[in-house]
Amino acid sequence: MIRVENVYKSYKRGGLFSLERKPVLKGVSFQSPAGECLAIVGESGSGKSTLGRFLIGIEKPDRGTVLLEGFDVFNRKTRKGAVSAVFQDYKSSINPFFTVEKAIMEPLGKDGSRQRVEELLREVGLPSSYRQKYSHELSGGEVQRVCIARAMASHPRFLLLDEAVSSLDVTVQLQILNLLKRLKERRGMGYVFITHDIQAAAYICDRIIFFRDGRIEETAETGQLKNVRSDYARKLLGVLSGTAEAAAGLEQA
Ligand SMILES: Nc1ncnc2c1ncn2[C@@H]1O[C@H](COP(=O)(O)OP(=O)(O)OP(=O)(O)O)[C@@H](O)[C@H]1O
Repeated sequence: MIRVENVYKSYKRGGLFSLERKPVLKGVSFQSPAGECLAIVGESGSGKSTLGRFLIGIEKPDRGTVLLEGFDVFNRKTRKGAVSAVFQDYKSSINPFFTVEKAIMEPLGKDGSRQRVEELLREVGLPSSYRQKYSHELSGGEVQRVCIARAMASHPRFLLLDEAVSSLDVTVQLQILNLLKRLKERRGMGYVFITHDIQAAAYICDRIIFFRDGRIEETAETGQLKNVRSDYARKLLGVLSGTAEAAAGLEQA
């Protein structure tokens, strides 16, 4: 269970001597039970990635807390091995001088073994011969699979996916979304899936948070998307799916 309680954040705006601050998160609270796939969808600049960094404890909010199983995720002991993340910029998230094997073993430390790497590669649909390859020898979709394998290596209880499929082409996106769906079913692991792509969110997630200007505008179960009330959620659904009928059809995806 991940619980976000009344989180606020502002960043300094303007030059070196400016005292002006821009509020980015304005009192965000929600919880996600273990094993849930929760999407955070919203316009660019609405604060999704900032919230994501708090969820994995790499940055601290000005106010409020993020708790994983009741413990503060900003505490290194809480998050060690328990939280993992995959980001959009997959090309730079693997050290170019590392083989696939070394990249996957990195978070495992002494517990890493060739057998474990092979198991993880199999789970993400890559042949074991890929162990010896370097990231520049792989396609974008393959590198993202390696990133997912690495993120899962420590058996995390919680995985953050921040625009993790956005820069892949549509067919590869679908393959990765199907992989995430399978892994969720097999491992019962929870995700937070940050995206501006409502179709992708509806395809793999149980619930969607519509995020706007540092606040939660509305939350909806994926099966209830046609009943969203706010204009903002309707706009996001409408803009991306074209017609109201298509928006309603998303729930069957
Ligand atoms: N470390 C930082 N220092 C200063 N400003 C920041 C910092 N991180 C984020 N911001 C600002 O906070 C706002 C929200 O950014 P954030 O990346 O969280 O939004 P987002 O919803 O993820 O956007 P996108 O979909 O474009 O990635 C932006 O105006 C951004 O410039």
